[in-house]
Amino acid sequence: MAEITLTEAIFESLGMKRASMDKILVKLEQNVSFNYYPTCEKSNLEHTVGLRGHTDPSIITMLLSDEVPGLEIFQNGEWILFKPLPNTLSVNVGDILQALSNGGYKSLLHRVAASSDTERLSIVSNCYPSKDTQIGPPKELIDDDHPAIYKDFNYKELYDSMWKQRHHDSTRLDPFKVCAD
Ligand SMILES: O=C(O)CCC(=O)C(=O)O
Ligand SMILES: [Fe+2]
Repeated sequence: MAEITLTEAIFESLGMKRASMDKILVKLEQNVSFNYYPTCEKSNLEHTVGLRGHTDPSIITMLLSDEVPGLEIFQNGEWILFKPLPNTLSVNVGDILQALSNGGYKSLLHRVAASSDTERLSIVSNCYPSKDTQIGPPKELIDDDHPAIYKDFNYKELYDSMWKQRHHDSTRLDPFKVCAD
């Protein structure tokens, strides 16, 4: 699957050792969801989102949408509308890549706006490790100048903790930090 090739290239670019990469790559899992966003009443638009702000609990997420705009990404303190390109896959960084890269990559906070006049479809593929795979930053990425930001934890712990949090936003990895902010 394309996710393995891409994930491997990202891991290599981080300087991960083959053994650390293989621990994750041999047990990669994938889920695919099909999202349908119906039109919403104009009067509700200020308060209605198609999908509320969240980061994905994945290594990477691949997204294919129709050409109807709706996806918004949070950048420099504001929500920015993402312009879909025809026949193009977008790749988003998820929480697990943020942890594995010791904060080198930041997971993308995003949401989907509701539209009053056009329905929208998207297909989303999440790539994530098996439940028992350790996903703290590997030793080779840690030194005195780059101390570990995240503890060793596994995907099951992240997944369980995610459902206990009220806001599915950039705080999702906080319980797994070595030092609380
Ligand atoms: O529909 C989209 O553009 C994004 C969907 C999404 O963020 C998700 O399913 O996690
Ligand atoms: Fe998402």
